[in-house]
Amino acid sequence: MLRAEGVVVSYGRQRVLGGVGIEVSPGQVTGLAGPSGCGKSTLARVLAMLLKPAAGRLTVDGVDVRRWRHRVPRELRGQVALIFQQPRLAVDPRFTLLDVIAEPLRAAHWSIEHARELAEEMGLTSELLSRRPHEVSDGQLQRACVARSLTLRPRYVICDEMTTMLDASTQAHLVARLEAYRLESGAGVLAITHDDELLIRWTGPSGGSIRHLSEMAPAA
Ligand SMILES: Nc1ncnc2c1ncn2[C@@H]1O[C@H](COP(=O)(O)OP(=O)(O)OP(=O)(O)O)[C@@H](O)[C@H]1O
Repeated sequence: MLRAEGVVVSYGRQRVLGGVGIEVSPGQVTGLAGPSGCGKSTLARVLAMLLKPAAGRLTVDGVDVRRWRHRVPRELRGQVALIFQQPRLAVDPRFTLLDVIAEPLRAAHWSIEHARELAEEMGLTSELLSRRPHEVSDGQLQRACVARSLTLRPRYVICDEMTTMLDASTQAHLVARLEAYRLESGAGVLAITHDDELLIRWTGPSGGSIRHLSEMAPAA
């Protein structure tokens, strides 16, 4: 279980999260909805251990992240993958698509062969893999980002508006790929989107629930 409790985050004087909690169960798709600006992406960054909350507790399969004050170990961070809304902001523009996908493998000293397999599953040809981000479409780049997020076989995958601004067929393909990964690995998925229909379709088959951030503890 990926569990956050009593999470408080402020940006300067603006309190964005005022003591909220959420649970993502292995093998299930949990949905997270809420109006623009209510703090969904902020909560996603806390869950992915990229942002330290002012207060609150985060546990990954029972391991309390507060054990590490300054730097969360790479192995633990690798348990939770975060796929961002805007792939162009999430990648190094100097990298080829193969480098983008292989980056976590190289950092972990794993063979990069797995990157090519994941790319193939995402429908990325070897010709596309040699291109840089400015030479591919948003959909092709997001496919590479989804492949990258799965390289280290995370226990949890957080999709933050992953398919916003992509066409319906790319959206369907990305969701189907993540569903295949969930079913094969037993990973838990947190789906964040404004698209209520997509949330219902995505969470339904796994029996997962949909949480509304605006209905959780109000920000002070
Ligand atoms: N790094 C930051 N510095 C200052 N304010 C920020 C920062 N990141 C987010 N905010 C503010 O915090 C609030 C919550 O932002 P967040 O992106 O978490 O909301 P959201 O629910 O994901 O929004 P959306 O649905 O539009 O993506 C917003 O008012 C935003 O302007």
